[in-house]
Amino acid sequence: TACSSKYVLSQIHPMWQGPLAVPGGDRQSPIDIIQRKSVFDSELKPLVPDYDPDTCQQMWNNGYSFLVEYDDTTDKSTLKGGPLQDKFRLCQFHFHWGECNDWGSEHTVDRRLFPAELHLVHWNSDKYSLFEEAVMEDNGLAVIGVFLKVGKRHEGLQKLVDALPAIRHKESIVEFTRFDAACLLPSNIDDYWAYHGSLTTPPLTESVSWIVMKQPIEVSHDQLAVFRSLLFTSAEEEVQKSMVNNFRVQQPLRGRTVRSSFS
Ligand SMILES: NS(=O)(=O)c1ccc(NC(=O)CN2C(=O)C=CC2=O)cc1
Ligand SMILES: [Zn+2]
Repeated sequence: TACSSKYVLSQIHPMWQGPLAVPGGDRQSPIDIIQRKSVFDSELKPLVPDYDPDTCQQMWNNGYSFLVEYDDTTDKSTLKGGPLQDKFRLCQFHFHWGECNDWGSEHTVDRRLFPAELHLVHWNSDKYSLFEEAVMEDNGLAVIGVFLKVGKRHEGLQKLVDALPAIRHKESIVEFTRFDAACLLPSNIDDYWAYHGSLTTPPLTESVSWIVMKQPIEVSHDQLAVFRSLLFTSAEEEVQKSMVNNFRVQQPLRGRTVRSSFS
């Protein structure tokens, strides 16, 4: 397969041929994080995620990825600290992955690709009252990115993996409750990179404070294989397409500085 011959990434067609760059966009995501060019910032505080598993509601296949959605009508599952000035509410998390373990992440570190990347999506509830409002503002969203690498089985992830067959097709949804999103964070959440960027799928709005964790989490080969059993297509479509390579091509840094919380 393409994977075994270390294919040049440009041969891989990301999930959608949407706008590769947003006209006039000078803070697009994802990017390559060049460690030696990141700037240590001693003002960056520890991150304070405070997630209530009871706010977990459902899991669904939106035709790009699968999302685990949280009740974000109150400040029950929040994120503060780190580079953030305000309190942010968790609304959903999802993943991006490849057709094999050689690639799949959206961000890279010194060009190193990971087989997958988790995004925990939050919106600024101090300043806005709905995600849809916050998504249009430059301090509206905060997304925590966590790299996945192949290793030992992730016990917390297994509950989510077991529910995936129920949402194989686009638009399918299943009840998914009492899941503690914090179990997907690495043991060390004090070491991260922070930069201003955008959503990596439409509407690509430049409203995201990105917080990319240095320490990856480990998941098993078999757990990742179940991600690849999902489909981009709905049950009615005659040609079924595997949900793989659902990552965006990397975007120019345009003079942005990536800060690091560690020296
Ligand atoms: N990949 S990413 O940059 O973390 C990324 C993160 C988020 C979204 N979009 C949304 O969250 C869309 N959305 C709404 O507008 C309301 C609920 C919802 O899921 C797109 C991309
Ligand atoms: Zn994402």
